[in-house]
Amino acid sequence: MRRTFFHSFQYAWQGVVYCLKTQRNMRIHLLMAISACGLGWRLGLPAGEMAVLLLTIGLVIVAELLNTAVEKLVDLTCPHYHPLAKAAKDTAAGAVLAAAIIALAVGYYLFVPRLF
Ligand SMILES: Nc1ncnc2c1ncn2[C@@H]1O[C@H](COP(=O)(O)OP(=O)(O)OP(=O)(O)O)[C@@H](O)[C@H]1O
Repeated sequence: MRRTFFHSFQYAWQGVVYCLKTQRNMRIHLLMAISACGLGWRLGLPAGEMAVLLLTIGLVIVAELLNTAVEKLVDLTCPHYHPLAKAAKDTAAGAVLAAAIIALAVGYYLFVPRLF
């Protein structure tokens, strides 16, 4: 099937919407991302620090999207218990956890000195 750039974009967007609709954590990440951007804007963070904030938000959101993809693939290919299925899901979830911890650290360094 020949696909245009627009179709590829449309499918990718459907993936993001699917993740937002089905994953509570993704909605929480998005809410926190919007709040952090709003706070950064309100505090007048310089462009470089805003860029770091946006990169960190992107890291968490990309990790959550990939985690969801791994979860769905595992559910599709291995509906029964298997230690490798567990390892795949747990490792993908670990990627989200690692990204979230980094985001907390970045948030601490960017916001705490300005707020207190
Ligand atoms: N097929 C499987 N084989 C072995 N362990 C599994 C399997 N599916 C899930 N698990 C284990 O159960 C945990 C929870 O999985 P579950 O499918 O309930 O949620 P999830 O797909 O990881 O996340 P969510 O609830 O956000 O969809 C996984 O992290 C993994 O440790």
